[in-house]
Amino acid sequence: MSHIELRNVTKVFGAKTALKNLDLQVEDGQFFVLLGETGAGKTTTLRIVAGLDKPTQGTVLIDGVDVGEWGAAERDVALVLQQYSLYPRYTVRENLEFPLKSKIRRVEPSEIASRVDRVAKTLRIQHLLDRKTDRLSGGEMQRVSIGRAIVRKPRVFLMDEPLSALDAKLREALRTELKNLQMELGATFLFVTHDQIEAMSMGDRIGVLNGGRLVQTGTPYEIYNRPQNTFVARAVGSPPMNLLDGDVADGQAVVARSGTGFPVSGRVSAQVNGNAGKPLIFGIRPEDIRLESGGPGEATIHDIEDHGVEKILTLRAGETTLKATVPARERVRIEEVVRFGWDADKVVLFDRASGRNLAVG
Ligand SMILES: Nc1ncnc2c1ncn2[C@@H]1O[C@H](COP(=O)(O)OP(=O)(O)OP(=O)(O)O)[C@@H](O)[C@H]1O
Repeated sequence: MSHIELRNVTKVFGAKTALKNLDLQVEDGQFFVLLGETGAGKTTTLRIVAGLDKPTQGTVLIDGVDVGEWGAAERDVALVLQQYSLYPRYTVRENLEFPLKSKIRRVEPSEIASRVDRVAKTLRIQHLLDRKTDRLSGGEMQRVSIGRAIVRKPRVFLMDEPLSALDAKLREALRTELKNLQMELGATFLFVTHDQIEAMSMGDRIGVLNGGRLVQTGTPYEIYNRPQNTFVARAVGSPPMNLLDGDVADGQAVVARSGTGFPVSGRVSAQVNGNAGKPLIFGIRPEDIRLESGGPGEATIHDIEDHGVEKILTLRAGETTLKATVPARERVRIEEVVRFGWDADKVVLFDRASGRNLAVG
């Protein structure tokens, strides 16, 4: 299929810089997810790749060719949006046929029929082919929208939060379907979302966008386990990584400061060479904290969320709050004082001034 590359792309709208020096590569057959909060620049990126907007500066290449002067139709990309863009008075079949009936494409009627049938089968909407699209459920409509994109066999699929209008169950089902579909087609997907679970579960690679800048690109594993800075550490994980103020003491060891009211004095065997005296942030994921008598931390249980398979505890010590995900079998109660510990190699250290991960440099 296709390869997408953005080189040093900046987009300015009046006084607002929506994208700043964006470098991005989506490999052939890759499911690339751009993750960012509202206003981060996700839609702007897609519109620039689709040819609906021009970058203020920078280059867009598809299969190594600069497509800056190409219109949207010439780029041969399909854009699937959160809102379904279907023709309501037409049947599902007519909606699927429509992109193939344009004069430019000149697809033979027999070819149209076979492509529509194949797509309907893939998306399991054969039984809906003769139904008007205004009589479909949200999930069915979104399947048809995706079908309209697939039927054209575009070079690239651009997806702008296509699942976010659906209810949680359907979203989960379509997540799996969409990922399977992409693998089956061997298609190149650039998918944008603000939903970290979508990003982690679907992406071969994730790009984390913050205020128009790409802060980190990596596999879901890298983004989760080796966040380059505190922004990325907070962007994935539910609850997100705990970030506590800490300091370097005794050369290699780090002591989380008790000055914030958290009586933690655990040593961390991470490399802190050259960082003695530097204010740090001590990052630990909720699932890496365990309750243990004699552990270095002490806190009061402020809240318990029972998720069936596990419990999420809110721990408080002084002014510091910490989340811990513990097995459901842990018997705990609110207001109880507990001791806890963690594996030293699970701790991520950040420079407090810049927010950068010290291990990443
Ligand atoms: N046509 C425009 N004119 C002016 N400002 C714009 C325009 N389009 C986008 N912006 C601004 O650029 C920034 C990025 O917008 P964009 O729509 O790309 O964000 P997003 O990450 O897709 O957000 P959301 O998740 O809310 O859709 C925002 O601050 C937005 O207000």
